[in-house]
Amino acid sequence: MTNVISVENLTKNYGSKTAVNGISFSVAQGDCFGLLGPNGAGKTTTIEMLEGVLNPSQGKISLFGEPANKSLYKRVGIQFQNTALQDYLTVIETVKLFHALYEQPMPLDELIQLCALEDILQQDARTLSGGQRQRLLLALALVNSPDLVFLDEPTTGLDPQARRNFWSLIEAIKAQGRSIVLTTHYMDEAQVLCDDIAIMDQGQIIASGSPEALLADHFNGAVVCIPLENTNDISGAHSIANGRYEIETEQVDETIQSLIQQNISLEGMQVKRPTLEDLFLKLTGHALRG
Ligand SMILES: Nc1ncnc2c1ncn2[C@@H]1O[C@H](COP(=O)(O)OP(=O)(O)OP(=O)(O)O)[C@@H](O)[C@H]1O
Repeated sequence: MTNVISVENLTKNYGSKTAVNGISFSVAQGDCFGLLGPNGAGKTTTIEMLEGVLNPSQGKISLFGEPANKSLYKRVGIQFQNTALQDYLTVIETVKLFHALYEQPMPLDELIQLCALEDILQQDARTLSGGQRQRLLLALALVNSPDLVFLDEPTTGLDPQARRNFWSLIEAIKAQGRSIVLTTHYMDEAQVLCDDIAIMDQGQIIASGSPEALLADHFNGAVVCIPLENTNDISGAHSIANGRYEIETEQVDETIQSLIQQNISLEGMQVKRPTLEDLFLKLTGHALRG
C-alpha cells in the first residue's frame, strides 16, 4: 500500500530540550493514523513538523512519496490545536471567506453537510459551543478538499456527546478516502477511530501498530478489577491502578474462584478487556492522565 507519510529519525530540539527524539513511522493511504500520548509527549511538535509549520532539527519527511516540499501542501488540510476565529462573522461568512481562497475547493454544500454545519450557519463565531467551533474549524481544514488531513487534538475539552459527534465526522471524512493524522490523549478515541497508532512518551515512540495488534501483543485475555477497599492484599500477579487491583488473566473463572478462596469480597468487581490506556500504563509504569 502507498504511504502518504514516511518519517525517518525525526528530531526537534528546543535549545537543550529534545521535544521529539529520533522517531520513525509511516502512514498508509486512506488510514486514520493516531499519535497518542500524555501532555508534553511531543505530539504537537511532531504534527507541526509534518505540517511544514516547524523545521525539524534532524530527520526526513516524505509526503505522498516525495520529500516534503511546498507544492505538496496544496493536498493537505490542517486543523490546528488553537485557532482564532474572526469575531462578528457568522459561520457561513467564515466558511465562504476561506472557500474563496482556493481554485478548486470542496463544493460548499458538501462541506457544510460533511461538517454538520446546517443548523449554525447564521451563528456568530463568538456564540459557538466547543463542539460547534471544532466543526467549523474542521470545515476550514477541509475547504481545499485535501487528500491528507491533520487534526491536532480536535476533541480536547469537548463533552462526551460532542466528542462522539465529532468522531462520526472523522469517520465520514475517512469514508471519502482521505488520509487522516490525529493527535489525541484520549485512548478510547484512538481505539475507535485509528487504523494505526504510535504511542509517544517523552519525545519517543514507545509502541506502534494497529490498536488490536498492540493489545493482542501485550495482553492475554481479560483484566479482573477489584476495588482497593475490598482487601489489603491479593496473592498472585496483579497491578494497582485507578484505585483498584487489576489482575490480567486468561482464565477469568479460575481467577474469580481464587479471589473467593482468599475470602476477598467481589463487591464492585469488573471484568474488562484491556484498553490502550492499560497498555500505556503497562509500557510506562504511569497512568496517562495524572
Ligand atoms: N517552543 C518551544 N520551546 C521550548 N520547549 C517547547 C516548545 N514547544 C514545545 N516545547 C516542549 O516540548 C515538549 C513537547 O511538547 P508538545 O507540545 O509537542 O507536546 P504534546 O504531546 O503535543 O502535548 P499537549 O498534549 O500538551 O499538546 C514539552 O516538554 C514542551 O514543553
